[in-house]
Amino acid sequence: MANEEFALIAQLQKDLGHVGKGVRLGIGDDAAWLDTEGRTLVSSMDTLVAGRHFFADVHPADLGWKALAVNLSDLAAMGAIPRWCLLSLALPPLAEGYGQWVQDFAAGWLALAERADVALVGGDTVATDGPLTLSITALGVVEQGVMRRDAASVGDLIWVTGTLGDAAAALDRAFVSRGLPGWALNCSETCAQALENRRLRPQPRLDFARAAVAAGVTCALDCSDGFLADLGHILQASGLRARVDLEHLPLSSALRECIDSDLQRLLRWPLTGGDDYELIFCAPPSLTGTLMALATNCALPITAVGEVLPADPHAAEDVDLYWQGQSLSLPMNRGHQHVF
Ligand SMILES: Nc1ncnc2c1ncn2[C@@H]1O[C@H](COP(=O)(O)OP(=O)(O)OP(=O)(O)O)[C@@H](O)[C@H]1O
Ligand SMILES: Cc1ncc(C[n+]2csc(CCOP(=O)(O)O)c2C)c(N)n1
Ligand SMILES: [Mg+2]
Repeated sequence: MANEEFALIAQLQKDLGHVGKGVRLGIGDDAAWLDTEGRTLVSSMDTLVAGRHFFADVHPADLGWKALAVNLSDLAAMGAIPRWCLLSLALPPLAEGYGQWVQDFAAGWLALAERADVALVGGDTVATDGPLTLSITALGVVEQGVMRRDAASVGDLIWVTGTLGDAAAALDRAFVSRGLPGWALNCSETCAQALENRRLRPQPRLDFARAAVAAGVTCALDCSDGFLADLGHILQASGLRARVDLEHLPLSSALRECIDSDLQRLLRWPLTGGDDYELIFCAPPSLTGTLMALATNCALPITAVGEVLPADPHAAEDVDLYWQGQSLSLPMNRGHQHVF
């Protein structure tokens, strides 16, 4: 049954528009009216397109979670506290209409929104002849400063939260299972499911980020395109280089089983695969004890994977990569990049 725009918006308001902090006017007027209570505002936007960021047959609950998670991850990377979101939906025709779809999408979204205390305060809903496309604006506040890409310093350690590469390995498995080109996984069904869960339900590292910025960390971003590509953004913005030890990249036990010490798989999944939504941050060694204690408090492992080096006009690459004591040349593909 086809839905009409205003019926769909009314359903979105009912299923998703719960009360939030500082919302003077939420869904229903020409714009939202929000109270930042004297704090400064941090804003970010990310778009997800069917066929590019997710498979068109994704369960809407998984899509609801992931669409919100990748946006909250950008706020986490700044050290901001999420408050509000705006959601733009461009929906292709669907024979059975979007009633059940919105209900399921809302369930996945709310599972994370309630945990993160973030309210949907507006958006836009349109029909499209193209693929299903979602665009989310995430708004948050900061108490003191933010973590920036251009704030790395020579001698900083390079840290990563959680583990890298699970989602990328799961994506390869999903491609192969759909008869598309990809690398097959060599692991048990239990491991494959653990990896798939990382692909579908990334966890924005909000609590650790907030603690880290309060502890004086000034340089971070979130890892969405791939560790090497995203570290490159920090190095370029900061005008510096780095040394990275491939064997220090943190791997889940499931991914370790799939990689089985194979260099090509290490390069493909944890180093360049992307879709991780972990934080990469740089901090002076003097903060190591504090950071380890914060990580323990958040029950989130953090791992030092390298060190920031001075700029070198003679160096061909921005990263010196080592594996088992050997210097490695960087892979051609450093991570995900849209091509137009
Ligand atoms: N169309 C655009 N108009 C204005 N600013 C843009 C546009 N596209 C990107 N930017 C800005 O460029 C910067 C880098 O964007 P980018 O999308 O690469 O980062 P990101 O959102 O952290 O990464 P990812 O999209 O992989 O999660 C951000 O400040 C972003 O706001
Ligand atoms: C169906 C399907 N194909 C490919 C990928 C991989 N992928 C797409 S975008 C992206 C980086 C972040 O995107 P952006 O820079 O747009 O935020 C990655 C790793 C996927 N998740 N699903
Ligand atoms: Mg972006």
